Amino acid sequence: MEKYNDGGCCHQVTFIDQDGHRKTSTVPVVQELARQGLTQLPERFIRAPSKKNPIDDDSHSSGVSPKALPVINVAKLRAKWSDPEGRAEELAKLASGVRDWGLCLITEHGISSCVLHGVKDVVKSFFGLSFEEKKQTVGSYGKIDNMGYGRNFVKSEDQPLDWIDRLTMKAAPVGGDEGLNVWPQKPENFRQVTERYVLEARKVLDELLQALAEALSLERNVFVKYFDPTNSEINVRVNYYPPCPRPDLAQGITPHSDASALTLLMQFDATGGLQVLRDQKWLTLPWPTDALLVNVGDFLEIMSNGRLKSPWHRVVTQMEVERFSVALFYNPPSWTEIVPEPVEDSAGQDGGGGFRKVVVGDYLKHFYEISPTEDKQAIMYARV
Ligand SMILES: O=C(O)CCC(=O)C(=O)O
Ligand SMILES: [Fe+2]
Repeated sequence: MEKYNDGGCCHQVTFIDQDGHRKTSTVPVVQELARQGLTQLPERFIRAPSKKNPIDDDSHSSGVSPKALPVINVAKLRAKWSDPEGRAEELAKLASGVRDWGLCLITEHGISSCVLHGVKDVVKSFFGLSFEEKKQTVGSYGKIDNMGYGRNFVKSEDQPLDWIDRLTMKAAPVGGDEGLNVWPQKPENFRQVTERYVLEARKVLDELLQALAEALSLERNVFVKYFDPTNSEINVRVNYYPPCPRPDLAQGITPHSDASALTLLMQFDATGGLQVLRDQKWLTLPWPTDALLVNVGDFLEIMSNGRLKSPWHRVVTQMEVERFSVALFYNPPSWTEIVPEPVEDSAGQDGGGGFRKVVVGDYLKHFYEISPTEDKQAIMYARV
């Protein structure tokens, strides 16, 4: 086995083990490993493929024609008076597409390319810093789950690690980070640029929540009513996937659904990492770099009483390619009680039903306690 040297560059992680004990461990910084130009994968990253989760499934990229993935023109959804017919068509596409996939690509959303490029620039500038500079400029916290630079989804000492470095910030509510230094101080404009994006993205997410309700023939505000401008939560997570020596053995992000209502994703520098499980096959999404992607999270599955389903997805690594994504997780305030929209008795399994009311904070606690799981288990908590 090729020796690697982590050069003392480690992330500290804190986790609760299976016996309920609080443990602290260290994990190597993937970016630093990749910089060494390894030809083999360090053992801690080797994932034994299981039947449920084959890593290198040749069938994964076949069978998805870009046309099959719904692409929603948000400007058309806004054209209530100027083009009601075009809008109705777009709503129908949204309903069938998101019912089918749990996600869609969005175009003409109105978030300026200047704002999007700004995010890309500050993210790349942060990851361009040395490890020491990164550590100096932002904290990494066990206190607030998943915040700061470098925390991974680590649950035990012997679990295979994802080939990823992360930076997570609480962008809303204001003060939700409890005053900790979760925003990088370098580059200086990191926070300002990201908050501008969050502000614009939030408008689009609210509009999509309304459009989705309408598309499902529900009252327009049934989803958006759970959000309020002051207390709703937005976490921003930057995912950095450095080039990987053995994409056949490592994973970028282990399979999961998102503990959000909606997730808005942008990616840059490369495409081709995100996969979704459909009919027991992992499919690489035909997601062009300049489009944004929206996916249903577990809370929207519960709100919609299963009419919409959060997709089970993962990220694969690539050999000579580095890829970034920025995920924005949009959630109601943690004390909110979500009451699933009733379905008619005759609706049956596919039409939805079978969910009970849950409090957002309780579900999040459960989700993070049991994740990662082999399949979509966390949401069973919200089942009747
Ligand atoms: O990198 C991606 O495309 C997806 C990231 C993701 O699934 C997540 O951050 O929850
Ligand atoms: Fe995700």
